[in-house]
Amino acid sequence: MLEIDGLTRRFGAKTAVDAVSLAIPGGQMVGVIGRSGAGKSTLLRMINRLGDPTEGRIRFDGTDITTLNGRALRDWRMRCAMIFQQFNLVQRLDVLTNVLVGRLNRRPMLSSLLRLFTAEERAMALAALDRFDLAETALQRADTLSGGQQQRVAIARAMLQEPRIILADEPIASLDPRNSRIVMESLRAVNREGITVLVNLHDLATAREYCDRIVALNAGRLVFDGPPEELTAARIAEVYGVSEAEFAAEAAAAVGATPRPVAIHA
Ligand SMILES: Nc1ncnc2c1ncn2[C@@H]1O[C@H](COP(=O)(O)OP(=O)(O)OP(=O)(O)O)[C@@H](O)[C@H]1O
Repeated sequence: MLEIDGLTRRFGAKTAVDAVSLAIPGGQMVGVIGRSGAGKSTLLRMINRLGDPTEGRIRFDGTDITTLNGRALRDWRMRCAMIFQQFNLVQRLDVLTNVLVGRLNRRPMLSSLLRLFTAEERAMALAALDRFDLAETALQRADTLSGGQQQRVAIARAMLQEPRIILADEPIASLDPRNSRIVMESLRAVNREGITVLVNLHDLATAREYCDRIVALNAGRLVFDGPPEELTAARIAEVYGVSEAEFAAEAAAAVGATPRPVAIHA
């Protein structure tokens, strides 16, 4: 269980995340939506401790995440894998090595530095690639892969961390619809193994289709938290003051994506 309690992050006078509280049971797939600047990335980054809260607490299975440091913080970051819009692979390294990077924090310092991996780790990495239909790309440089393939490599790398949670920040914003579907299906598949997934999405239709629960932020505040079917067009208009089509167009523009046609849910 991930418990977020009164979480607040200020940047100067700006409150990016404003007293957000959420309890996320293990194994849930949660979509986080909101307009540009709503605080979605800031929220995800605090869970991974890439940013520290100004106020509030994050607990995971009872452990206070907000006060971790040193080895315990590194362990938490292993358990809480991140996926980014731009994939964040090491472009000049081969795909297999990129996936093995997911093991680095688990290795003694010297073998990490030398990138010495065991046969077992290599087998794990190959199995992860195979699972996402990428085994034949293992020895190619990462920069020879399409965006959709690179994002699946990033998911395979995350899986090598043996995470309890995957935090995905706009994972499909740079992908075409076909690759978006493949990547969301991959995230859903790992979620079904019991890994909690929190995914920031600009596209409401995708959030509705793949997530068990949708959390909506507006100006840092939690304005909706419920099952997808309750986030109707009327509810969007109520919490954001714009139509769903306007919300979709604006959110897509913010991440440089093409808006998907809006299916109307009255
Ligand atoms: N390091 C920072 N310094 C100053 N302000 C920041 C910083 N990071 C975020 N902000 C501000 O906090 C607010 C929330 O930003 P955040 O990136 O979390 O929003 P978001 O919902 O992810 O939107 P987007 O999809 O546009 O990134 C914005 O007003 C942003 O300008």
